[in-house]
Amino acid sequence: MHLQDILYGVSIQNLAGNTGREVSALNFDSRKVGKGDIFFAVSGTHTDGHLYIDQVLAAGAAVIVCERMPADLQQEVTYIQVESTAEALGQMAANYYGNPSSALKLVGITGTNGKTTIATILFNLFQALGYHTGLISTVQNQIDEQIIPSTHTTPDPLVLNELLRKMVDAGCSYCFMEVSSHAVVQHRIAGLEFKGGVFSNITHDHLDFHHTFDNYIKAKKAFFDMLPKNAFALTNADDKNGHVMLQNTKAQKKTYALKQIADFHARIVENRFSGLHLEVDLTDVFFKLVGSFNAYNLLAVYGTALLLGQDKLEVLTLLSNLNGAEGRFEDVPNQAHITGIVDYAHTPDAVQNVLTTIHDIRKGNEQVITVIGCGGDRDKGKRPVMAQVACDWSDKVILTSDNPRTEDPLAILKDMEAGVSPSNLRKTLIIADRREAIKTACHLANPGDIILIAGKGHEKYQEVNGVKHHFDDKEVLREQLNLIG
Ligand SMILES: CC(=O)N[C@H]1[C@@H](OP(=O)(O)OP(=O)(O)OC[C@H]2O[C@@H](n3ccc(=O)[nH]c3=O)[C@H](O)[C@@H]2O)O[C@H](CO)[C@@H](O)[C@@H]1O[C@H](C)C(=O)N[C@@H](C)C(=O)N[C@H](CCC(=O)O)C(=O)O
Ligand SMILES: Nc1ncnc2c1ncn2[C@@H]1O[C@H](COP(=O)(O)OP(=O)(O)OP(=O)(O)O)[C@@H](O)[C@H]1O
Ligand SMILES: N[C@H](CCC[C@H](N)C(=O)O)C(=O)O
Ligand SMILES: [Mg+2]
Repeated sequence: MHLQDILYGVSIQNLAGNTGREVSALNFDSRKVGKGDIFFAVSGTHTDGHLYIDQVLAAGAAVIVCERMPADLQQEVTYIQVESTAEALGQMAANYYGNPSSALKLVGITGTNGKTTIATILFNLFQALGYHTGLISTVQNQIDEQIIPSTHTTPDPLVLNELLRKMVDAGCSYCFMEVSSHAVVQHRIAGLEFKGGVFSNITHDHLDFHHTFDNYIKAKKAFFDMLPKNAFALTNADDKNGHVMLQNTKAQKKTYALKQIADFHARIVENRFSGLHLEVDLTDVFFKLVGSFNAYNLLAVYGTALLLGQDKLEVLTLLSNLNGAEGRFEDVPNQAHITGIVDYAHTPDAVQNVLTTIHDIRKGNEQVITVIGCGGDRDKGKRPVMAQVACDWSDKVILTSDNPRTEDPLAILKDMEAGVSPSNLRKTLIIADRREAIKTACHLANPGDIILIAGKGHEKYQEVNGVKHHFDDKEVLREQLNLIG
């Protein structure tokens, strides 16, 4: 492909060399660069791509996109200086793949919790409405029935645009994708054309990366700031920061809410283990999803579908039959007459929502036993709070490991334990081995009790020191419950 064509729309600060040349591929990892490639020198959290320029030139790179020009320039190489390499990478990746986002109705969903749930239900809904549809999410990426494993919530610009290209080629007219705050800050979505943006909520998470809650809010808001005039920006008006998201957007502003007047409104009539009974814009509907937090997710889906021109009654009829995403408030059937729930709650707010939901809908005074851990190499500030919330809303709590990554599991557990008040220590056990923790929870439970396994949801692995070992909460819980049943 011609370099000129890939450069379309990129603001260049300084240029050396020929821009009329052919290039083979785009690359931001020196270890993968081949002959004739463009190399993007991206400054990251661990290292800086600029340090590898000599290495990629030796490997045959033809074009260097950088933020600082190297001291000695090679004659046969083209150097392009830009203000942000990461942003240029997004724009050039979109050009390279023929701007697939503009051939789709692409809707991005952002927020601390609920992105996967909203994106997955939208995907299932639009498939049920008869459209070829794409999904980009934490659990998996999908092009109609084809499942493509996902490594990130929002992939890097090359993977992302390649996926969108495949969706267009497969005849998709819609794509629903999660937009993480990391992706906004790292410009993974630069160069994409969105038809809509949806905000779920913002609570404590990722402060290891954003440092302050204010920065975290700004990262989410930056997504709405980039939406064009012909797009819609749909926000949760009940969230304290819901309106902030729309402050500077050029897009058409829309709201959804349970507690106040909004463009899309619902009222919870009943919240049961079997599902939610809602009154949505004055129409009564039963849904399979459980918990008031899911009323927000359903309302976000409903609003999005209507803003995309779908018929209200058809949408509500189809929605009432759909399930949520894998590993989100998922019931694990068993022979022990114990209610086993696996949920991806990995923030204080999510843990509180799931446990208060269980609390509200349990029949009598069954015990609630929670097994919970926190991920390593991630926000340490949320650890004591997650433990505290788990204790406040459970009869027994077992603190255990999540994905320790490169951290010592016992050090993570110490951070969690610091949040347990002296009066709650009596009901708390610490068992670092997750399988043993789940087994113990099953032994502590009596028929009728409720066990919640929080934090890993759909994940099929436990990551320890860079190695992913097979681990599936649902599988272990089912196996242990059936052993005692
Ligand atoms: C913290 C973070 O977001 N890191 C992402 C980032 O990597 P990084 O900044 O650490 O990169 P780095 O190692 O410092 O390297 C800088 C640059 O030098 C290059 N390099 C590096 C070494 C070398 O020998 N040669 C070379 O060229 C790298 O390719 C990179 O371009 O850019 C990489 C390429 O896009 C991502 O894979 C990587 O995701 C890591 C694996 C990750 O775990 N990210 C998580 C935190 C994440 O992104 N999560 C979000 C949100 C989840 C949620 O919603 O809760 C997600 O969207 O998944
Ligand atoms: N609207 C919501 N408000 C608050 N909590 C929610 C909401 N929806 C889901 N949750 C809780 O958050 C957990 C994660 O939900 P989900 O996977 O949909 O969020 P996400 O934003 O995609 O998360 P991630 O950032 O990891 O991709 C759920 O398992 C549930 O406990
Ligand atoms: N997308 C989330 C996943 C957290 C899942 C939890 N199991 C953990 O490992 O901390 C994150 O990157 O923070
Ligand atoms: Mg997600």
